[in-house]
Order: sequence, then structure tokens, then C-alpha cells
Amino acid sequence: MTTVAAYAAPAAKAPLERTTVDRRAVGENDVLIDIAFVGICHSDIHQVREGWGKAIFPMVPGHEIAGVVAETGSGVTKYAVGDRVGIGCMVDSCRVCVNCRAGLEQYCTDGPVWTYSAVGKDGLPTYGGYSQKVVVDENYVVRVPEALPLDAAAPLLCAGITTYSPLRHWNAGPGTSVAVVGLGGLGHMGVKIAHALGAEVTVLSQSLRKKDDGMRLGADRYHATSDPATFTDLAGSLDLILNTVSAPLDFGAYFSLLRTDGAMVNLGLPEETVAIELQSLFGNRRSMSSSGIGGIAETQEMLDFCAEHGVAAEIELIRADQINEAYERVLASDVRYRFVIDTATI
Ligand SMILES: NC(=O)c1ccc[n+]([C@@H]2O[C@H](COP(=O)([O-])OP(=O)(O)OC[C@H]3O[C@@H](n4cnc5c(N)ncnc54)[C@H](O)[C@@H]3O)[C@@H](O)[C@H]2O)c1
Ligand SMILES: [Zn+2]
Repeated sequence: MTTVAAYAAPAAKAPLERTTVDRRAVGENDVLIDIAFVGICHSDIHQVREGWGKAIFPMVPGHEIAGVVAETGSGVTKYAVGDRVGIGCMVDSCRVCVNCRAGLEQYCTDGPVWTYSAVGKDGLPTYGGYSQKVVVDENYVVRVPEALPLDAAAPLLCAGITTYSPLRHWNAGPGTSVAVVGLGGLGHMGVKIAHALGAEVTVLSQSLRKKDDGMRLGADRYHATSDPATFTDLAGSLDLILNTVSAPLDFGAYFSLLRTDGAMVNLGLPEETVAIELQSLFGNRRSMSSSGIGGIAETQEMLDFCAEHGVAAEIELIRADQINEAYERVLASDVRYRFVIDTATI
């Protein structure tokens, strides 16, 4: 057991404060990782506030973890001390179900062991990356390519894979027209990755405030959803819409932008139940779907793709004592485009 410094919410909705947590001893297949950087995902905020239902406290959030291997168990074969690595939203899964065997560990039929607010196979609560070290089974660790700086790579472990996976699944590429709704942490990665895949990219944002950024990130078109003309100009023109908004939308209006057989994939996970009008789907065999992060092998594929295409997150590096303020700024849509905590300041 190692005791490490961390930032935790002691109870639901409470501000995060400095504390310590225990990490298990390094087991045969484990690696001990010195965490260098960790991103702040909007999911951290939903969970600290118990917006998705009951959570486990104290909670150390953080599932966009980048660091360096500091120690390896005797049976570890994939990693060595000094390797640059990442951890995302899961640290284990059953490994035998149909989804785990298909490389879709995020859909493990037993439920994956989430990086925090869960109980690990060792029976101990899991604590996330707002801390200085973590012990994880090597099979749930990915390699961060040398071409990617660790700080800008951290958000790829959630925001990157969450947008890459559906873009690949729905075949975004040359000749396809993709829209990204919401230009936040996920949204800005969606724009960069869709552009790198060769798709034509449209940003649908509340206003034109971030238009210059959007075009620089790789968008071909940028429209304000507050302007009703957007919905007539783009009607029936899109193959795929990635919705990254953390709040409910008027879904019917967005369905009308899809071509026949187009799909709207909801990545945002609002805390409220949402209603949809099926009439706006049936006319053109449109579909509405969702997608959760990505499997371990696909996360590695995404990191290699990003390294090859020079894609990483646009980040604002903060100290640990700025976490609570950063949460407020995320809630106020005041982030360009991901806060990343320098864990040396914990
Ligand atoms: N599906 C998954 O696997 C997965 C993974 C990570 C995050 N998420 C979820 O995705 C959502 C976005 O996460 P993020 O980290 O990118 O958050 P973020 O706060 O960085 O971005 C959210 C974006 O939505 C916009 N927005 C907020 N309220 C809006 C409204 N009412 N109308 C229009 N736009 C609005 C914001 O301006 C911002 O651009 C969250 O709900 C998060 O929990 C899902
Ligand atoms: Zn996340």
C-alpha cells in the first residue's frame, strides 16, 4: 500500500480539497504510474454533484490521466519503468464476456470497473487521477506516443476516444459531412479528429463567439444554433451529428439536419431525462444513437492516429488549488478547451 496526495470531494456537491488516498501494493500484472497531468472532464463534475445518481465519496475524480511508469509487477510484459502511458475511464472489466472479447470493454456485461466512484476487483474503492500516483493492471494502460506532449495528450484518454470511436464506427471520412454540436472539451476534439479523418466538418454552437477557433481547429463551416436560419440552411445535409452538449437539446430540430439514413450520436450525458419526437426520425430512416468512450485497443489506435496527424487537445494548464474555480468555468462554458491539472501542484 502507498499513500499518495490527492484532491477529493468529501461529499456530493462539496468543493474538492487536498487529502491523501491509499493505492494498493503493485501486484504481479500491475504498473505504478507517476501521474503527470490529468484533464477535467465534464463527467467529473456531473459525478461530484451526483447528477447521474448515487456516487461513492470521498471521490477523487479524473479519468484523463497521463504519466510515466515508475514500477512494474513481476508479470508485466507490455511496459517498463520510464514508459509514457495513459489511463482513461476504466481500470478493469470481466475480460470474458462477449463485449470484452470483442475489445469493447467499455460495454462489459458485468460493467467495467470505472477509474473512480467504483469498487475494484481488490474490493477497494477506486480513486481517479487528481492524485500523484495510481496502480493499474497493465491491460488497462495505453502507451502515449513520443510525438504527443503528455499534458495535451491527457484529454485524449476521454475526450479523444469518446469522439474518435463514433467517428470511426459511423465511417466519417472523405465524402461524409459531419457536424459537431457544442465546442467544449469533447467538441473540439471531435472537430480535430473528424477533420484529420478527412470529413467535411460543421460546428453547431450556441453563438459565433468561438468561430475563429473552430475554423482553426479544422471546421469547414460554423453555424450558430441560436440563428433559426441555421436549421433551414443545413436541412437534410448531414451524414452524422456528434452531440457533445452536456444539457438537453431540441432533438427534433437536429434530426431535420440529417440526410436519409443519417445518424445523430449523443455523447453528452445530461442529468435530466429527455423527450424526443419520433416523427422527425421516421421520415428519412434517420437514427438516434449514443456511444460510450472506446475499448482499450481502440484507445491505443486513437493515440497513434493523433500522433501521426499532429492532433492533441488545446489545454489550459492549472494548479490543483484552481480545480473548484475551473469547475465553475466549465459550467459557465468558459474553457478553451480543456483544463488540465499539473499534478506536481497537488
Ligand atoms: N459518451 C461518453 O462516453 C462521454 C465521455 C465524456 C463525456 N461525456 C459527456 O459529454 C458531455 C460534454 O463533456 P465535455 O467534457 O466536453 O463538456 P464541456 O463542458 O467541455 O462541453 C460542453 C459543451 O456544451 C455546451 N453547452 C452547455 N450547455 C448547453 C446548452 N444548454 N445548449 C447548447 N450548448 C450547451 C457548452 O458551451 C460546451 O461547449 C458531458 O455531459 C459529459 O458527461 C460523455
Ligand atoms: Zn470524461
